Amino acid sequence: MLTVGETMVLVTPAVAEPLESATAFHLDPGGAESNVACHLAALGTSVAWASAVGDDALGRRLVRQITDHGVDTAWVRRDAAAQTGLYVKDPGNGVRYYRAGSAASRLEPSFADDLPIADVRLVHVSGITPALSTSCDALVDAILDRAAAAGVPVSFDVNHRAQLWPSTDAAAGRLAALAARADLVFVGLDEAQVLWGAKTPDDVRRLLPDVRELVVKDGAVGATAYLGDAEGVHVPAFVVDVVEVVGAGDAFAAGYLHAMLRGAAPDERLLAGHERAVLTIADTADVPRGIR
Ligand SMILES: O=C(O)C(=O)C[C@H](O)[C@H](O)CO
Repeated sequence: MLTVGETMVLVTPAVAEPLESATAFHLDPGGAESNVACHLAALGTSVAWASAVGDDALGRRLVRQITDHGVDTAWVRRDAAAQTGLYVKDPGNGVRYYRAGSAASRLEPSFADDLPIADVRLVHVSGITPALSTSCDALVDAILDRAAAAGVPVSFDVNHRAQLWPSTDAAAGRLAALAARADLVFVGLDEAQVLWGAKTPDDVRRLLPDVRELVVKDGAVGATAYLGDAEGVHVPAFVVDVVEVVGAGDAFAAGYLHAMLRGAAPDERLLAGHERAVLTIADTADVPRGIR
């Protein structure tokens, strides 16, 4: 498998307490697509993550950390003219990005030419990349074009990050267009509501009728998978104590994709997604440190 997208250095208070008063911090990699890759590698699926980082200590650190998770980082570009992006978690108060002009945001469509798209079973991208810059927006199209030409399926996680878009309307149109081009789409019911006014998983199915495989996640309620013309299959989420949920969607996607690539039935795919997501919910890091 191949995942493509920006990863930043993630600063997290060592215990889940407000940033303003925290005294100890972790520096971990944080990026939706590399999060998916780290979980996939932990599960035993062979996976590469492609992106760009600054030719700086933080960039080298995060690439090493992702490599240590078992992910192939051979397609990560070092950009000497830009910095590695940064993002900070403030438990209870959301996240803050320091990523404008980052190395990854300077990736161009030609980057797709260098990627081993024709050699993998699945390419995974997300709706964060088109929001980073016009060149990254074009890069997503180039990846989809190359995958289509090679007959390689694409999985797309909508991952609506409102802070990165000029308006909800701009995000809604672009993310729907990209979802329509993918073979497998992950979307949260909350984001589908904000973007497209969907109120139920079936509403989302009606909005994206041509997507071959659609997975609608509804947080602590559960997730529903629609395959082809079949009715939706729903599997409830596990009841767990929540420490911090950022990264849970990526963990879910990895569990689901790992099961799908092994030919598991839809309910088993969803169960595998939930099993993976709970690992992240119980931890402040995007990808729990030391998971294997
Ligand atoms: O929000 C982003 O752009 C990130 O990639 C940071 C986090 O890792 C991501 O949101 C988790 O899904």
